[in-house]
Amino acid sequence: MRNDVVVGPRSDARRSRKALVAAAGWGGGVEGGSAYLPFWALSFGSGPAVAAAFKSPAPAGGVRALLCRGDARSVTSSGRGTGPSQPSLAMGLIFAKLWSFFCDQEHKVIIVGLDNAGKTTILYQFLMNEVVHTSPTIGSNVEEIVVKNTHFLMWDIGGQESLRSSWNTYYSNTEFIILVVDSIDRERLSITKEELYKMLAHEDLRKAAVLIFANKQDMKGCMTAAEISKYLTLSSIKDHPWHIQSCCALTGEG
Ligand SMILES: Nc1nc2c(ncn2[C@@H]2O[C@H](COP(=O)(O)OP(=O)(O)OP(=O)(O)O)[C@@H](O)[C@H]2O)c(=O)[nH]1
Ligand SMILES: [Mg+2]
Repeated sequence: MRNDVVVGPRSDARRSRKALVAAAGWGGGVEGGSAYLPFWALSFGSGPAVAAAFKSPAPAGGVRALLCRGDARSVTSSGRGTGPSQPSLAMGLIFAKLWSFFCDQEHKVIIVGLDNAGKTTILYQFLMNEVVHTSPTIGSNVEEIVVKNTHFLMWDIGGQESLRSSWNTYYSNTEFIILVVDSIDRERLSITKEELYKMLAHEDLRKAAVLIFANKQDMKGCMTAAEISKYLTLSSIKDHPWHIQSCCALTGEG
């Protein structure tokens, strides 16, 4: 276990680092499968852009995305002032526009769950393949992940009771909800359930897909993903794509 990064507490949301990471380092997977399968792209069928972004995760993806942005801008500026009568330049401009459009896509992800569930640990495991020392998140952490040309803005929101009433301030434009469950915390699963259904009923999240992480699978006596799924009555959720995945944030498994 590497413990050289310390995270939180943070008093406010801020973009602390522009991380370029490979999804291959930490993605959910098809259970029993050996290939890393990017969690939301495959689980939710959330559209070709997202699916394509995750299909062949590679470290170069994020870097390429940034290069791609730079290219788009330079093509655009070199065409400026030349007028549309030159077909090759006009085509260049159109191409640049399309290029930058696809490069600039950003998808908002919120990571929610009760305090101590492992949200911050998961976020940084995903970003850096590392286990970080955490303390309870006050407010939120936000990180950007770029995979190929697709940007994911990941909001890790503090889960303490006093903070839960403000979760809804993060909901607008959210496309993906990651709900992290502490699989050993049987006593509070009912609270998680309550929070889940409250979220799903929220207008701003009506189109959001949900990924549930049954975290802390390394703990003896933990609930399985199937148990959690049953308790949360996930099969009754018809109006949101959802997927449950068991994982262990400490090892990055799952
Ligand atoms: N055994 C075990 N411990 C974990 C795992 N994931 C996280 N933890 C530990 O659980 C504790 C809480 O983790 P955090 O990531 O800070 O939890 P959080 O959900 O962000 O909590 P809040 O910020 O208070 O909402 C830390 O001590 C982590 O090291 C896991 O998979 N297994
Ligand atoms: Mg946290």
